[in-house]
Amino acid sequence: MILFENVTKTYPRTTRPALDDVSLEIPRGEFAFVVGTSGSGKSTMMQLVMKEQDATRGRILVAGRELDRLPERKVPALRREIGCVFQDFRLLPNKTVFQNVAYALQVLGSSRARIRQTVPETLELVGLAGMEKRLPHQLSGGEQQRVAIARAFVNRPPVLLADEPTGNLDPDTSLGIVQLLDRINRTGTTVVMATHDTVTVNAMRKRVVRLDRGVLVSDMEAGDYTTGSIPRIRLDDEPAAAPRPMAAEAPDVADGYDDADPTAYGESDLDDDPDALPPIGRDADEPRPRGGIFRRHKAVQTSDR
Ligand SMILES: Nc1ncnc2c1ncn2[C@@H]1O[C@H](COP(=O)(O)OP(=O)(O)OP(=O)(O)O)[C@@H](O)[C@H]1O
Repeated sequence: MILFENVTKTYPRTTRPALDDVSLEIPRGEFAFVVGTSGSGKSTMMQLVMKEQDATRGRILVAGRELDRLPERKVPALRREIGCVFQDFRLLPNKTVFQNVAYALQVLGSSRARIRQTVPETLELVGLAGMEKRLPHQLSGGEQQRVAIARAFVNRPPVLLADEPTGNLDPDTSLGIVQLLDRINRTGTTVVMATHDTVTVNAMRKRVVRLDRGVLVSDMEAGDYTTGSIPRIRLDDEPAAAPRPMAAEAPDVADGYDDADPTAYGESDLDDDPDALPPIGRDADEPRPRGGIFRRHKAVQTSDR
């Protein structure tokens, strides 16, 4: 799903690479934390996956696309397959919860019926049923982040990137947000979360990739947020899991939101239509399919960084 091969990123007018010869595979359906101190390269890694930045050297594959060969006109299609969540929520302040989430489908050209079905379904998934008509300032930070997650997930992207999504939240709220990302992961979406949040990383026991000054210094399945020496692992050659269908193809559209009427897509004026998205898959309480993902890793050496 996401593959970095010897990726180096050096920003213009800097001497030290932000990412230095990083090789990493995040298989389809995995949940991975990317941890490291400020400036270690976490956001750079996310931006490379989104093709908001280009690698200086190395090869990056995302959802079957080789990014250094991806023409500019195909970047919007790549980004439709990647939901993004940020520390600062980035909600549209004058739009309701429903409208914020609906916009993500609107820019993809979804029908009103599809929006009417999928938005409430997604708001229910993130725990915001009944809050559709509120504005962002009428929500807590944790609720605002849930709206942002609903917006990122409403078109069921195969990949969800979360860059410090709990950075503005208290510990209990943070744990709820990460548990929500875990629930989304259990529907089959690959989740990558960059974070400083020791408590939530340690609570989740997921894969933990650690960067130190741009270098990938450790990679642990069911890991914790540690600053000491920890086992470093690499992937073996086991075949990848069966492919998961991509998000429905839609016409290329500009990134971000358009400036259409903010009152559009009130629930009353949406018609029934058979092209609704499929229902959300497995529930959080159901067991996670094994599929060999974690078996694809093995410890090979100990990092001394
Ligand atoms: N646009 C840019 N131009 C030049 N240098 C940059 C740019 N973006 C990031 N850097 C540098 O690259 C390095 C990695 O930054 P990055 O933002 O990826 O780290 P991070 O781990 O996400 O940090 P934080 O946790 O503080 O967000 C830092 O030294 C930073 O100063």
